Amino acid sequence: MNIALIIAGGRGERTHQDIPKQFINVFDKPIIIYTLEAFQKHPDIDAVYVVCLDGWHEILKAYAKQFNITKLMGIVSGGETGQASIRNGLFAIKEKFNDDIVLVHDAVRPMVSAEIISDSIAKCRLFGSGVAAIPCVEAMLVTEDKVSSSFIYDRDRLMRTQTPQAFPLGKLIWAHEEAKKRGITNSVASCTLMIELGQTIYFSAGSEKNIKITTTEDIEIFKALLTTKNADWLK
Ligand SMILES: C[C@](O)(CO)[C@H](O)COP(=O)(O)O
Repeated sequence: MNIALIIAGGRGERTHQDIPKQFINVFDKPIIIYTLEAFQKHPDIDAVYVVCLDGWHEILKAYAKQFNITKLMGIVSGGETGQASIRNGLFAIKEKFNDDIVLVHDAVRPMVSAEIISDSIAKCRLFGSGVAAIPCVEAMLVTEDKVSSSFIYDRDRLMRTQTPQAFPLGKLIWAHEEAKKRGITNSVASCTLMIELGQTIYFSAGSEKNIKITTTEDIEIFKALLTTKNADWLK
């Protein structure tokens, strides 16, 4: 079984809107629903769990019903950090599932494609993890103050990670138990937590189109990408 764990616990302060960014409507549909639809439509995804901001659970349930997200099996409360939110989701999944693959995915990456989901699962089955990632095409500079730099980082040694990030459920549970023992509380992603715990992770296909909506500018990019995608479908 392959289970999608969608992380929608953030408040999204960088979009400067009253509504959390995952619930902002784009062309009359909340961003999180675009994301859920990608996993709903994928034939290899068996169940979907969402870690959701408190106060938004009933709204999410209503949207899921309206947009026919029938694979949604659970809505779980978020934690103080992204890491704690993922942990909450994993422990809810563990109550029902066992030896399965979990794809941890940001609710605000609505352009995730079927190919990206498939490759994340395939790499996880082959290598024990499938972390969507793309190469770095810009010059990369290290800075201490975001104003100046005098240090170049070799971009050929960097990959930009995205989501989904797929791991066996048992391995993720182990990582979060181990993190608790070692006092690691705020690793920025599942892949960084694994690396902090001394594990090697494996990349799967990502895409420049698999954007993370962080700012209002990203919403404009998302709209443009959706318009192109819909135009392609009409051909
Ligand atoms: C998981 C992630 O999308 C990988 O690039 C990223 O780390 C999420 O960051 P956020 O600050 O929790 O949105």
